Amino acid sequence: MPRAFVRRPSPRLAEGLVTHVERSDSVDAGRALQQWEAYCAALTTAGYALTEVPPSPEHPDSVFVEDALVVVGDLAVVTAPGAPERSDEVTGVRLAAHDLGLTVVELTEEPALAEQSTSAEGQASRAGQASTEPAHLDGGDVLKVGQTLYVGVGGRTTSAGARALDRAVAGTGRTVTAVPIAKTLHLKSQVTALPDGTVVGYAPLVDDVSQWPHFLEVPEPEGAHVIALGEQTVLMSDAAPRSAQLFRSRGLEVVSLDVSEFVKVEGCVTCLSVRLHPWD
Ligand SMILES: CN(C)C(=N)NCCC[C@H](N)C(=O)O
Repeated sequence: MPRAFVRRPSPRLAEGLVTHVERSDSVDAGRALQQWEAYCAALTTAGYALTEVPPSPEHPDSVFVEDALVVVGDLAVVTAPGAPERSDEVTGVRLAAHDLGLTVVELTEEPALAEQSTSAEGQASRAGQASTEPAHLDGGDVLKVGQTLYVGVGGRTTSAGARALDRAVAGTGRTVTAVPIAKTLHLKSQVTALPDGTVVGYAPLVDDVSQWPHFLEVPEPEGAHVIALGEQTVLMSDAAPRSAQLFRSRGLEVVSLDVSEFVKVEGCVTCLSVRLHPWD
């Protein structure tokens, strides 16, 4: 049975970080809670068992639990959030992953230069790396498509963070491909994937459309954010009806939800859960 981690929104959601959008003075925490409950109900209806991470009211952005954990099979990689205000969010998420019996691993910093290869080739490759760069990684920057983990680098996630994820998932059969991003907060703010692996995005907000082998342009910014709930179903915002119609025309069933309060602090449907699938 698929499972999802979720985390109840903080009453301080309105204080959440904003980077690429204007600060809104209309974030309604009560409405956010109702939207979150509807989101959880939609996951349950789709067959997901929910694991609720204990809330962290002192962290306005803690509802965006996706940023704290990347799960591959039964390996749970605790992230190193790029925003210092969010770094403590991982504590409760780490514990929840551990309590669920997942194999919990941390991101490690770059191996010291001295421990790396002393070959000329090794020295040449090291020259191009910022070895002192801290390893930061937000889960919102990790897009899984098949066996590839695309990692958006340039916003919250550093190149060292992408390499640290690569080391963490070594042995799982997954490979990490770093993609530069500048136009949005996270990679998954600009592109997500349909169940068949087609990458969807709103072209004006995608840094480089040509880098995606199978790309489908959607007509609305909110249409770029989907969660695959199974082979035939996606969950998305109800603010993108034309994109929903496009997905339906491809044979998909669409579950649409109001997530307006989360969008005001730069969130979307993907950020509100970490999904674990038996087939992953
Ligand atoms: C895919 N997305 C967008 C995410 N995974 N996270 C959104 C985090 C928003 C929060 N206010 C922040 O700035 O961190």
